[in-house]
Amino acid sequence: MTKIHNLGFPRIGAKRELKFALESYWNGESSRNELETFGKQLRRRHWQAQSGLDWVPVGDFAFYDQVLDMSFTLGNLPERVRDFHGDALDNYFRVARGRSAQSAPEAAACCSGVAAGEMTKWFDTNYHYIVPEFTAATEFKLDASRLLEQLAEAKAQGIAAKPVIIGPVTYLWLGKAKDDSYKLALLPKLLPVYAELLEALANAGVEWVQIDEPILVTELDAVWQNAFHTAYQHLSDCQVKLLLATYFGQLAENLGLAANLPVAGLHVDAINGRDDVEALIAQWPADKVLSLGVINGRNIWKTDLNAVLDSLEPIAQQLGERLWLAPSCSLLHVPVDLDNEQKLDAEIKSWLAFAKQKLGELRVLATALNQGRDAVKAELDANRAAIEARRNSARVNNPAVKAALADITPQLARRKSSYAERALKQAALLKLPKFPTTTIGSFPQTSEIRLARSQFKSGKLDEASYKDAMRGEISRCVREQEALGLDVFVHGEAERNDMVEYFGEQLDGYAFSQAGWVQSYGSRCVKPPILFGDISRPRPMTVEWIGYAQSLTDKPMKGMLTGPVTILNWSFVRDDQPRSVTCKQLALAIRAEVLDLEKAGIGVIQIDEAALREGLPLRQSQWQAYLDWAVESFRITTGGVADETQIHTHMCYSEFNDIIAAIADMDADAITIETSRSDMELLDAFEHFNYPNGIGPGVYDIHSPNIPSEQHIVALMCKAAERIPAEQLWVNPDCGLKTRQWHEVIPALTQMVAAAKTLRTTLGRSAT
Ligand SMILES: Nc1nc2c(c(=O)[nH]1)N[C@@H](CNc1ccc(C(=O)N[C@@H](CCC(=O)N[C@@H](CCC(=O)N[C@@H](CCC(=O)O)C(=O)O)C(=O)O)C(=O)O)cc1)CN2
Ligand code: MET
Ligand SMILES: [Zn+2]
Repeated sequence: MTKIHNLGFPRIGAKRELKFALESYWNGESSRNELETFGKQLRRRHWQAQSGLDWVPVGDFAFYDQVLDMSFTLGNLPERVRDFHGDALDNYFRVARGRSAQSAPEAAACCSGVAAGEMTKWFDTNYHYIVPEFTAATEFKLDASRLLEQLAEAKAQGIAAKPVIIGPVTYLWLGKAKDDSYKLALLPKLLPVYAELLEALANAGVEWVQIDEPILVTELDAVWQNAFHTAYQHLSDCQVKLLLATYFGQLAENLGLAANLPVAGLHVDAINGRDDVEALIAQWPADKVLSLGVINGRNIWKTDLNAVLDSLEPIAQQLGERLWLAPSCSLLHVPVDLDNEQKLDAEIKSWLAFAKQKLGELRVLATALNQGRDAVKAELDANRAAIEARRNSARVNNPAVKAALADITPQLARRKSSYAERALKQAALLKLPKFPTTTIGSFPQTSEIRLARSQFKSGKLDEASYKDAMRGEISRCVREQEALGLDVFVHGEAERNDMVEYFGEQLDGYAFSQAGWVQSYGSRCVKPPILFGDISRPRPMTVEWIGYAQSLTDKPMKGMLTGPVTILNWSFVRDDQPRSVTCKQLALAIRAEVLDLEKAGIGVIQIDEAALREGLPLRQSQWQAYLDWAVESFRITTGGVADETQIHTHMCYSEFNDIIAAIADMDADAITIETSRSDMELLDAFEHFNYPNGIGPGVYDIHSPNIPSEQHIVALMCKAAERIPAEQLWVNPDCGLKTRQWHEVIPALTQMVAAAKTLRTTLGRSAT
């Protein structure tokens, strides 16, 4: 009998219930008790949605982040929050979100101002986790209470619980040594706590524990490989069975290592690691479970069940009881329930599966394998029909787009002149001061803006009134920038729900959901649009808004677009052609928009590529191929403009050292980056590379409500000027301001503009 299980279920709730519960608790509108009770209800609901599986994950629920949960389980709290006197959950949120001294007057002095834990991307996904912090002196101490309570809840509900934890080697790999010590040296201290945790789970009656070690799909040097031997040898005599789970990629050279560790079972990603499966089966030990992740946990397409069964049937014959099936990874990365979509085009909807539907597919596969395909004939026939309909649909294929793609020449991706020549012409036209100031695009997305949009979408507000409201926001934004004295303006992005979804909604080849929410971090969610077909731009997407904004001011208004690589990486994309092809189709659409903006008199155009780095393959050996087509796609968007048109790009969350050549190759006239939290260290890469074009190193952290001081900004810019010639420097925040409030933005930008003026009188004269 083939068994089925799940690695993790989306916890935010089908209608973002957890988001609203959290925010109401944080705002003081509900009690801790209410929040805890709500968490219980949500877990119950999610376990019920997984009924019929042989094993259901427990411990995948987190109020903020599963990595932060693990840090608490291991007693690894940052030093700065250890003296907290209040409730553990409040301390957990303090690490997650930080707390400014001003915002916590009620707390004793020792419990007030605390910096938030650093957040970073979870592998190649759009999910962000809280980075564990280590020092050489870090000690671990088990707190299994969260897991044991959730296990007891599951048990009381008759759930076949399989606790999920992050494995010790991946846990160390995900963290950061704050004192630059060697974090792997902590392994001997960490392992006894893991052993104790497994013992506690065994005592609670647990049979299987899923222990996640996704770093096995990355390139590991000998010491990290060795850490796996040490760790799993140490844990090999525990009383529970360990299912070592890997996902997001191929084991490749780590296959032998993963297959031979002393654990009771191994889960592999049979979608992204498809090429491992044959080799694994060939050498599979007689006493081990092999779990194949055959349902894609990263996208929203229906699985071709008949094709999967063709390949699984012989494997099931061979492995018998030892074969388990699951989604490729946790379903955290897909929306909860397709049944909630009322407006999705029926044809496209018939091609899709969200989390609940994916588990339904798993049940069909198990029945087909265990009882024969006839037992689920109707389901398999319907699935075949849907797969074929999608494959043959005229809506997927657009010959004109294919022809335009075939016509791409290297010329298309090349500006007419070199940066040096362009810079002279742009300077003559724009007449900007030294250290020009600008912002990254968005201004506060107020609840009035969101409410207006929500009413427009539900038909309560007509289009004309909605547009009026947005124009009102844009003109407010222009007025504020005039008053602040910024140099290059933005329109503020009021009309955009999200920088990617907004473009998806306007491009042909895209569908979008009403409630397809996916957690990005904490209570923040995104609704990735669904790219199902060849991409084209039926009409200009931003020209009216940007043109309106420009009409209100004599200052240059920066046109604001999202780049093709970022649109690709933050959408659910088709799986029937290479990503590079889809990306170039997006590039042609954005190129047309760039040219329309230029024609409308917009002289500065920013094309955001915030997700360029995130799209890097997990294995470095595949980086160059990705960077080649990603950079070319960006250059296609800009290659058609006149020398006088100034192209900006923006990237946040990026480490640049190892991709600086590709960044330079993008050849934007100016790039704005996030640097304030790293104290300008991220500029090292640009300095060593002698990066020739304009750079705006972010001068303050927009994730924090704190207001930066003029002196602090001047000091940061002086640091920047030690690395980069002053005439190349711009002054701007780290990222867009959409998550901030106006009362935070105005004082912060006031300080920034004052700092730029000071810099002009001090550094400005000596610099040239
Ligand atoms: N796609 C994408 N990925 C990204 C980022 C990004 O900006 N976009 N940034 C980074 C992550 N940072 C993020 C920062 C903020 C939010 C964010 O604020 N998300 C919003 C949702 C944004 C959105 O789509 N809003 C819609 C829907 C608004 C809404 O909730 N409306 C209410 C009613 C209005 C109200 O009362 O507020 C409803 O429909 O019920 C809109 O503006 O139209 C949220 O979680 O709250 C998400 C990610 C990395 N990945
Ligand atoms: N232009 C966008 C903004 O300002 C860029 C955001 S990058 C995540 O919000
Ligand atoms: Zn950004």
